[in-house]
Amino acid sequence: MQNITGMRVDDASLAWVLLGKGLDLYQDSVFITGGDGRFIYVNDAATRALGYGREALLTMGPPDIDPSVSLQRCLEILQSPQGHTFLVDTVHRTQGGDLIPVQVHGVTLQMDGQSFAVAIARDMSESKRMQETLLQRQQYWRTLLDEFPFFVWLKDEQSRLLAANTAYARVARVSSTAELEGRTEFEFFPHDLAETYVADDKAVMAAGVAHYVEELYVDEHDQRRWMEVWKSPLHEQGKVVGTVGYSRDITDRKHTESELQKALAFTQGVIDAFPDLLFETDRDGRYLNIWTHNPELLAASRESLLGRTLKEVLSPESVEIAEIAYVEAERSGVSLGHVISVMTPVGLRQFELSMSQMRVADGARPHFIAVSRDVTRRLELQQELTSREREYRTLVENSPDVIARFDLQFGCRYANPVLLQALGRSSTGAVGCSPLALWGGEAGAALEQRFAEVVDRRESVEFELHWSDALERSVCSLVSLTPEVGGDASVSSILMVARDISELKAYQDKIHQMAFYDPLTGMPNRVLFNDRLAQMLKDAAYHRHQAGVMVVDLDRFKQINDTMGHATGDALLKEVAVRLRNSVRSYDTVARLGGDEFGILLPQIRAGAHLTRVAGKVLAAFKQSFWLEGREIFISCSVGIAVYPTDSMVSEELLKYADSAMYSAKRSGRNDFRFYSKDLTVRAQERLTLESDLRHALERGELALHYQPKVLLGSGAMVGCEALLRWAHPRLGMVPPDQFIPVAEDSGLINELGAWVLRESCLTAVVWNAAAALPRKVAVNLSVRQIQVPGLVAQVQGILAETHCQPQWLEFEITESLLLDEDGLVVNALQALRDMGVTIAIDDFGTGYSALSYLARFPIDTLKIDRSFIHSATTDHFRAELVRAILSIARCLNQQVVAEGVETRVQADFLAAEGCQLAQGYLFSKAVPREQLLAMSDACLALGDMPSEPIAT
Ligand SMILES: Nc1nc2c(ncn2[C@@H]2O[C@H](COP(=O)(O)O[C@H]3[C@@H](O)[C@H](n4cnc5c(=O)[nH]c(N)nc54)O[C@@H]3COP(=O)(O)O)[C@@H](O)[C@H]2O)c(=O)[nH]1
Repeated sequence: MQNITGMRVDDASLAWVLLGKGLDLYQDSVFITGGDGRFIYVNDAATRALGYGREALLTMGPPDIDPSVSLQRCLEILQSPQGHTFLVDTVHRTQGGDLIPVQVHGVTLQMDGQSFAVAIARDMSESKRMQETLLQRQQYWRTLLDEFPFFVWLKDEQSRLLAANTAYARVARVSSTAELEGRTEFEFFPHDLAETYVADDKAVMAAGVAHYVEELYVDEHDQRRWMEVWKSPLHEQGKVVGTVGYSRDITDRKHTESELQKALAFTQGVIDAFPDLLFETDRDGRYLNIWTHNPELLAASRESLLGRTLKEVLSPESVEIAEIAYVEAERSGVSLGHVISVMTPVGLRQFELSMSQMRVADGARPHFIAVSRDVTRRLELQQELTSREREYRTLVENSPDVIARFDLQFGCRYANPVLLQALGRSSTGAVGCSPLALWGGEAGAALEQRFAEVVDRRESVEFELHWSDALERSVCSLVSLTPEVGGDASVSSILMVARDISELKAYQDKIHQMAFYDPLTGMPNRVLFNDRLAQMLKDAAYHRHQAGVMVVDLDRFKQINDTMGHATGDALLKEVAVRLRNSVRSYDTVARLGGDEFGILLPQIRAGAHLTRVAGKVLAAFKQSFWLEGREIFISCSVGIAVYPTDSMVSEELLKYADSAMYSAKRSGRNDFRFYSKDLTVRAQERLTLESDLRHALERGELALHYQPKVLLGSGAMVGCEALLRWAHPRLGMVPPDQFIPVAEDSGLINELGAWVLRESCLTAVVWNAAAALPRKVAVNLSVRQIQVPGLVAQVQGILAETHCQPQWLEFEITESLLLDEDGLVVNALQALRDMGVTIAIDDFGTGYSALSYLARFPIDTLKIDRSFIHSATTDHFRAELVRAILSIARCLNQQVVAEGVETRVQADFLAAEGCQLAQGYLFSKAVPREQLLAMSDACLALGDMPSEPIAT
């Protein structure tokens, strides 16, 4: 038998005994299994562990104690070659049926053809228990860490993750914590954040102490959030081998902190900006805290107030009011609106007290926050406002104007007494009523429409309102509606102010009528005519129409006016206006431009020629006589026409052209119409030039007086002469007086010229009479315009005196029409001249509308029979009879007669035969210069030398 004990003993049995004893001391169970699969040896530890006696165990084999081993498997192991070792973790079943975890370490032996297996089974119960406990602990920790809301991790020196919890895995977006191991945070987080983390790790490891930081991280929703991080160095055997850290999300906290910070800053800001006094007191009124930026409003310094009570500081009245505030604040949490008086360093001030109760802590006595607002000024203003309000109310209620206020539903909120009275309402009777209800009808509807406009546009409006008051009187009011804007900038009401302008309106209408209408005829006047003319031209330009302008002037109206009086003249003008109006269409304008001049505007004419028909109608309107004051009057008119745009497109020009055309019609014999032609303008220009030249003619010495002798028909002796003006124009040559005297009359130059003529004539008369036996008269023509100017008599007196001319050497020739003056101006002037000794002759007698009665009334010395009578008296029986009649009248009135324009011997004979003493005409002499007159003054202009045929002029 092979020595299996390895001992140096000769006796194998002894060896086994020794070995057995030795193995009995062994703590682990030892089993030696024989080739048949049964134990041939077990030690004490095996019997203890399994609870079997040794004998019982030696009848058993491994399958009996190890449920995982079959006999076959056991035999297979036994058949293994010598030295085959095995290690197996299994369980052994004890006699009591318990299973004991064991680790079996064995070896096979082959000796003497026999197989053996030696197995040492170590009871692993304790080890297992410890391991399980450890595992369990580990599990606890794991669970704890995983459930931990913080991020927890371990990192090595290179900041590689050794371990981390689930929370960490979640933000790192890995499915298990195992995936984190060995990886760096660069793999899970943005680079900038990972860099910060690693830098922190290094700092912690270098410092060797724990570290707290606040860092950003990115959560699973990709949101950057704040975390607070604690990091500590990880030690192993006294060496720093990494870091351990945990962190938690503090975003919400940080947000809350920030909000809190903001809230605190806001609160501080509010307190800083708070203009009022802010107090914290207890229920006894003890000042616990005071905030203010206006310490001068405190009853005393802040420091001295703190700790004292209201009672110690304020007046008893104010304390009493404060006490009421405390009670209210206690009852309802807040008290508002009480006013207390406090004596401050800046005087007695009024404060509005607002108080709220503040719970400081459970069970503790409440504190109170009091806000004291200085309302001294406001109360003063309120008082001022109240008194102003009273003043305004007095004004409004006593205002002569209507003042009312309406709400946005147009209901009346207030109406002053004027309106109430006008509407016949009581103050309560108007409130709530709409304009329609108050004013009624069209006025009410118009007002409501305007109200709506005011509210919509938020703009004031002003308009005239016609309505009837409670007494049914027509009222015109100038209404002003103003939107009143409330605190929220929206329209809150409508203010109505209305002034009764009925009288003003009537006055305005009258003024308008006066300004634009002729008071006599009621027709538009020149102003309105011009306005309508301008409007007509605008319309015509827009519609590309032609339009006509007519000027109608009555022929010889002045004579009618003068002979029949102004009242008749006025009546005639009125009647003329009616006829003119009836001659044109309703939309044509007929206006009185002044005196006897009318204007007609004819819009929308198809052709200028159509105006011919209109002008014809106008002329035809005068065909029928006018019956005025029982007298039949015949009058015609002259019409001038200008056409837009043919003649001009300018209103002033058109009127001027129509006027020129009218004058052209007059010049052509009157009772006719003329269209404007460029020719007329040329003539008008010439006339203007003539007027301008005439102004300088006197000073340039271009004017001269010629004298035409008047002779005694019997002897041919020269007894007088007529001064006739001559103008030697430097360019035009001799301009006849017929052309320039009317210009001088129109321009007023006649007065200047007349004075010159008179002076010259007087000088001639003085020289002419110097050696004369009988007085020789120089006759001077006096135009209407000269007599109409006041001061003529004085002027004549002055010139007579100045030239030493005797009045009896001077005669004035006037035309018949002058005698028609009814004002007495002319007759007075003539009488004054006559009284002076100057004689008066009627020129061109027989051509005018002579009213013979005037001959007796006026101071007339001489009648000059117009040359037209003389010219045909010898051939026309009727004319001859007229001459005889004039001579007869003159004899009756003791007046001299001068025959004008005697050109033939036959005429002179006829006149002489009929008893005419004096004559003037080319038969005797043309008008000659003064020197010539003086030279021939003593000669008798012999009748025998006179030609029997008319002399060419
Ligand atoms: N207010 C003033 N009027 C004046 C003055 N000087 C002239 N006149 C008026 O101008 C009118 C034209 O005058 P005149 O061209 O000088 O013609 C006069 C005579 O030359 C002309 N005449 C005289 N005899 C004859 C004649 O036989 N045949 C004929 N064909 N003509 C003749 O008659 C004019 C004088 O007329 P009257 O004045 O009616 O006596 C003329 O009306 C003047 O009044 C002035 O200084 N102031």
